Amino acid sequence: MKIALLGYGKMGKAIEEIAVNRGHEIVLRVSEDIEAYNFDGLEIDAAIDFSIPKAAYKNITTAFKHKVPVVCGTTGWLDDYDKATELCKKEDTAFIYASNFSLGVNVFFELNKKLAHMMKGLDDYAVEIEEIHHTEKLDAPSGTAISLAQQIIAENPNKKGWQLDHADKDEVPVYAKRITDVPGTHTVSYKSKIDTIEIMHMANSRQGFALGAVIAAEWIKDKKGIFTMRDVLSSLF
Ligand SMILES: NC(=O)C1=CN([C@@H]2O[C@H](COP(=O)(O)OP(=O)(O)OC[C@H]3O[C@@H](n4cnc5c(N)ncnc54)[C@H](O)[C@@H]3O)[C@@H](O)[C@H]2O)C=CC1
Ligand SMILES: O=C(O)C1=N[C@H](C(=O)O)C[C@H](O)C1
Repeated sequence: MKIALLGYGKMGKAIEEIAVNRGHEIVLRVSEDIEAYNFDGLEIDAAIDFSIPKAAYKNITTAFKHKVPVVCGTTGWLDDYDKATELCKKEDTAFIYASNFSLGVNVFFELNKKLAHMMKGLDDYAVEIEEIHHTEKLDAPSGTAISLAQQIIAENPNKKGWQLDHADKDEVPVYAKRITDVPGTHTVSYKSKIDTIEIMHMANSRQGFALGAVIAAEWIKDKKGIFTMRDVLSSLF
């Protein structure tokens, strides 16, 4: 496959290594200093965007206008998600956004939904989410923590939304910590006076995120439509 990397930082480089090891070719690398890139004259099977929140929408829509399917892992740009999916449909191409591409986190998401379903009537337990990431991260809370909160809210009619750092009784509090070099740790806790129930996912490196993104690109290559990582991993769930 011929892949364009939109964003060539920590994740772009991790993705390149895995993609090349799986026999793919990187035909374009876009970073901060190459804002005026275009796809003209390039044959591209899929674009993979791991850039920054303010660049993601432009990167994604540039690819769509060239009928190139996009895998997007950039977080913190989702106010423009609906506009992006509309353009994807109009251009008759394909899109996957995932707050987290790692297989482990996608298993963790399923556990989170199941646990939220079991806990929804147990009012003595207070739910909270904690995420820990490296100090260069631009957004807080993480996209993964937002996905976890949305999954809990979808299961529990007593929860109407989430808040960073504090929350009313009908909200899920999300705490974001920044510690040097942490690739990404997420914990969902249910605390009562009697005990605490906790599930946690800790990434040991960026390899899982990068491998998932390359697998998603291989999967989406000849498809049309809007997909999620659950579609890619449908044989598991
Ligand atoms: N969904 C997932 O599984 C994961 C998502 N992420 C997300 O991916 C994004 C990137 O993460 P990292 O690689 O760690 O960040 P990074 O800071 O190491 O890399 C960001 C890249 O974006 C480039 N960039 C900056 N302005 C740009 C512009 N205008 N156009 C194109 N590129 C531009 C930078 O030059 C750099 O190459 C973040 O939003 C992060 O939250 C990170 C890991 C996993
Ligand atoms: O910025 C990161 O590094 C990560 N971002 C994603 C997020 O915001 O959830 C995924 C992962 O935890 C690493």
